[in-house]
Amino acid sequence: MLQIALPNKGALSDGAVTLAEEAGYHAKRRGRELSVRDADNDVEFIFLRPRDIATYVSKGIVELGVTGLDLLHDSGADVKQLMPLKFGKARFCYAVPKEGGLTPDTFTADTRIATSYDSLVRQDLERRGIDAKVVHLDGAVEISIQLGVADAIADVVQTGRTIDEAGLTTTGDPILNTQAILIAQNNDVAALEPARLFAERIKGILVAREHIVVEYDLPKEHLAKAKDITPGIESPTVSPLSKDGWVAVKAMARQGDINRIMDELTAIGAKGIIVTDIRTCRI
Ligand SMILES: Nc1ncnc2c1ncn2[C@@H]1O[C@H](COP(=O)(O)OP(=O)(O)OP(=O)(O)O)[C@@H](O)[C@H]1O
Ligand SMILES: O=P(O)(O)OC[C@H]1O[C@H](OP(=O)(O)OP(=O)(O)O)[C@H](O)[C@@H]1O
Ligand SMILES: [Mg+2]
Repeated sequence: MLQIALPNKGALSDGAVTLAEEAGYHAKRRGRELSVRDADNDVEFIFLRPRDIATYVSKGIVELGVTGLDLLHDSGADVKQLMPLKFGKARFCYAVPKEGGLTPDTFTADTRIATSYDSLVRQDLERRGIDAKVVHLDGAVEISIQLGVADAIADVVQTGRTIDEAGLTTTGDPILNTQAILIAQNNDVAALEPARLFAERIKGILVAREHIVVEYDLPKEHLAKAKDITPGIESPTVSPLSKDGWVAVKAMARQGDINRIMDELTAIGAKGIIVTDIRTCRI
């Protein structure tokens, strides 16, 4: 039975379960179960600390896993990154007191940087050629400066509310733009039929989330312009209408483009424009 590790708690937990459920798997826990079996799909979901998932996958103890890109880099585990999952997006940044003007360029060997991601930060400092001190903390990193144990922090910033409340601001470029990611031990494992199928179904959900279907009626003479506005994936479906000189057009488009597309279609005389969500798809 294919074993897939999902985060048991934290920022990535709900998103991972929702994605698996939308892809047709039974992954929802009723309580605090350590694993959930989906006998219909011959898959078992194992709920692990997100920080440990890359290690389990790299050792082949579980075939696939969902973790954060930042946690993966921090773990140093050697795994195959199958696909970014487009949730759990955040920046991993240095932050410093708002007053003080400290930047990564002014970090010195005496600068103390508090973080839960020691290895990720050490790698970044090495890249920058800075020999600063890394202070390991398990969490609540933002308060460490006020408490006198650090001069700067490196942590996950999403809305920025936590650092703002702590009187901090980000400094320098983000160390990493992170998001949830699907990983496998290596290509051989990723190619196993149940693993390949899981990845393909997840991909279908991710593509569906980012696309819509747009349908409209159009005077035939404007079809060339319409194809430029809604090129679809291969090309749009064009069907005859019973009204002479008119066609019906149907195409997939990116979710974020839809208002611009409707404006442009209206401008070339399209009528009855309908936009629908896609539940899942293969393209
Ligand atoms: N707003 C957020 N806060 C924290 N982590 C986030 C956020 N958004 C996304 N993430 C991602 O979630 C993962 C961290 O998950 P989680 O918070 O469960 O771990 P943790 O902080 O190490 O554990 P704990 O909950 O015990 O503090 C990282 O990949 C991180 O980038
Ligand atoms: O930019 P924001 O939207 O405010 O989110 C980022 C904050 O959320 C996380 O903390 P978490 O709740 O996981 O607590 P922790 O520090 O104990 O990990 C993270 O470590 C930051 O502190
Ligand atoms: Mg946390």
